[in-house]
Amino acid sequence: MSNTIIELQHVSKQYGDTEVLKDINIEIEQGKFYTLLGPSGSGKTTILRAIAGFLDPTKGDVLFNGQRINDIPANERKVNTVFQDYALFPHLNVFENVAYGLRVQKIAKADIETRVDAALKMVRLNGLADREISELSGGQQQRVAIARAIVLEPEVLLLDEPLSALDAKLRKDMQYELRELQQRLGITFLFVTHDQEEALALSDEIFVMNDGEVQQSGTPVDIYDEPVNHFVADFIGESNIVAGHMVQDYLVEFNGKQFECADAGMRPNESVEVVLRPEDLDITALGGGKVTVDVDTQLFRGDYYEIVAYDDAKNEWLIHSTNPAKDGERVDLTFDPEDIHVMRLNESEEDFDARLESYEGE
Ligand SMILES: Nc1ncnc2c1ncn2[C@@H]1O[C@H](COP(=O)(O)OP(=O)(O)OP(=O)(O)O)[C@@H](O)[C@H]1O
Repeated sequence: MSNTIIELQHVSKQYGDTEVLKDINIEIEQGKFYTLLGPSGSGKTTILRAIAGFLDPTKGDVLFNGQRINDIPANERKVNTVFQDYALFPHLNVFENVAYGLRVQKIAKADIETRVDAALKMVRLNGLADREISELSGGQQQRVAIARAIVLEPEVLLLDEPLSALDAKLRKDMQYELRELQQRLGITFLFVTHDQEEALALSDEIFVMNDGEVQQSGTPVDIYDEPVNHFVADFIGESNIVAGHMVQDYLVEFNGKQFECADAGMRPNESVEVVLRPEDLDITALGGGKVTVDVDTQLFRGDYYEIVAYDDAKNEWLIHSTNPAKDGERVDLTFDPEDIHVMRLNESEEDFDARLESYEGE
């Protein structure tokens, strides 16, 4: 049986001449933590709004438990949104903010009390029910906003950059809390962020967005290890992206040399891009490695040295090395065949998945 709770089928949204969502097809399963990740203006909030019922797609369907909900008003959808600015009522105390939605639904007074208490306990705010909103810290306000949404027992919680107003330390604490809360509640979270580290840390599945399109969807590990294109490789984590061509299956040429790799299914001689993550590179004495570079700068980062170096073609290389180097020193880079990730130019996610399937497990 399918666990799909929300599905977007060929959803587009146009404002005037601008298409801000282009043929979005996503499936969201029950009980998982999903993230829409992408730069500002990529369409993340527009997707949330289409699911919440705050805007009509120009084309396409939004499905909830298999039923088309395009025409169902926002207040009848089984989703709730936690907004970036929390949108709390400043004149109501914590309890009344959380109780608000239940009062609108005309729930019995005794039930309201039980449910608000339970929601406040869930976000660890029991004891602060009588506080005014202005007397709360940013993190506490954030928790009130979450309590106000979960008290309505939505099947899906939409969270639009809910941590962006918090300082770095509190943001990290709240990341742990959010992840833990999602697991405890077992409801589906769809979280929006432009912070790739946050997305990698929190999510079961990520949709990487750019320019109104989903570039890639998958687990954080899939997206990090097997980026489908230049945008994803560049946006998620740090990457060295080098132009090259495929000699044959499992053999790629870049930097004037041929290297064994774990990729296949391209045309012989096809132009490709090669991704090497900084943490997969190390330095060794000249003659002992695979690519020769001149060290430009080096920073000690505690558990590794961050080195910037240039090869003879003046390509920049970022290396997280366990060994220190000297400025201006000429060294070799070492890496393993499985650390080379080869990308076709302009390959769709569908074609990429099909190609991977055709040779993986051979
Ligand atoms: N009501 C509107 N009228 C016209 N254009 C809009 C409207 N709402 C959004 N847009 C445009 O749609 C695009 C996508 O916006 P959206 O808010 O979904 O992006 P986002 O990825 O959530 O960005 P951010 O991280 O900055 O919130 C942007 O270019 C935005 O300017």
